[in-house]
Amino acid sequence: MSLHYLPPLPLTIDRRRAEFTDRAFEDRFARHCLPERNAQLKASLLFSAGFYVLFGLTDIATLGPTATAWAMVALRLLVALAALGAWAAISRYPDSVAVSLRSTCIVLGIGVGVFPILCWYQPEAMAWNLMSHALILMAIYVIFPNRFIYALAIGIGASAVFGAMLLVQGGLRLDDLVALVLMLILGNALGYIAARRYHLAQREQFRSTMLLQELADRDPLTGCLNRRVFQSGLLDAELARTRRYGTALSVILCDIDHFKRINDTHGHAAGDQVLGEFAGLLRSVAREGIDSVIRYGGEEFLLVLPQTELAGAQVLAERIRHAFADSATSTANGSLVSTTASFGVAAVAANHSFLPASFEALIAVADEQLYAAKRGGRNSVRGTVVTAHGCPGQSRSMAPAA
Ligand SMILES: Nc1nc2c(ncn2[C@@H]2O[C@H](COP(=O)(O)OP(=O)(O)OP(=O)(O)O)[C@@H](O)[C@H]2O)c(=O)[nH]1
Repeated sequence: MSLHYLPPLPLTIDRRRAEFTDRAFEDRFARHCLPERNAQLKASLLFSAGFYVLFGLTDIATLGPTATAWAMVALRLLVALAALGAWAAISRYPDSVAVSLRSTCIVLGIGVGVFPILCWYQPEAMAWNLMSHALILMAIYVIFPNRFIYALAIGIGASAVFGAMLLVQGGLRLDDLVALVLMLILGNALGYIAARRYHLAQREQFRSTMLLQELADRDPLTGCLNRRVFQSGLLDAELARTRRYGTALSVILCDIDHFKRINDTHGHAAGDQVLGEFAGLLRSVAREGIDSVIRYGGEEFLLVLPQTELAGAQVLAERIRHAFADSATSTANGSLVSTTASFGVAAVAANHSFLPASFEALIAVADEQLYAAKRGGRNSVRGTVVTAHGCPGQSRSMAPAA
């Protein structure tokens, strides 16, 4: 067993891509930011749609009701419709990061594709077009929330298409051409700096928040969740899920036997080591992202096992009991410490007709089972299904190990 109790958070940021190096952690960050991101995006989309329609009116006003003017209006309406479509998609799937990102990229793609065509029809307005392109770059890099690398690709792509259009159109003097290239490079460079800084700052802030949360929620000695989890409402939410879907739920309350003796005989530091080893064992059997391991008291731990029936929880408790009884901790002072643990299991059956009123009530049942295991000689597992008639319901017990 390892003494590595606290799995480190994957906090490294790839500064070139301005994203967390770990894909799963980046996804977690993206999900965390999604509500705010979508609110910003929806505002940007509505603004863009309105803006494009308004400019369509100015096309008619300046060019008159010509075929060219109507063609330009049609193109602007296409962008506005794309923006409204994206707005509808985000409203319909507010929990999807993929929909949010794709919508951003599609609308920006259509917008920067249409823009050079509009400019093509107005060669005399080159200075205005260049200014509009600078504003579009600002929208791509800063206003529309996006992945940094996507914003970069769209920004550079938009400038390349715009520059190519002006070259094909011709009529540029050499000094115009130099100024144009410099402006396009400058626009993208400033956008790059601003967007990268923003993306990095957002992630650094998230990293600090996660680190603080980790420090607040985890017991530093064992790396398990601490009792703050009871205030977070997470466990009651688990119970509510069990109620809603009629699934099973089990908890195992475990306590190291005669732990005081270990402290008294081998010292407090050795006791700490045994605690760490036991916690490591519990965490190693827990299903990642499903089960929770909580340090409930001094040498008492709680395992929360969603979608697990009594039989499964008891088998797991037995497995832990055996593994712990068979292991020994080699302490810093050179001695080998070996001990056992007792387990109390309380379970809510699938399609249950009764649920305890609160998570604490479920733990109270497990506590009674643990007490029974201690009274019965320790190093054993006792369990019951929670029933309306209280505890013990269909009590089942396993004999203490010889
Ligand atoms: N080393 C260490 N000891 C702790 C820690 N927290 C609590 N303890 C000790 O754990 C011991 C618990 O003792 P008891 O409650 O009497 O339980 P026990 O000796 O395990 O006896 P049973 O549970 O009845 O088998 C106490 O001596 C506490 O001081 C800790 O973080 N580190």
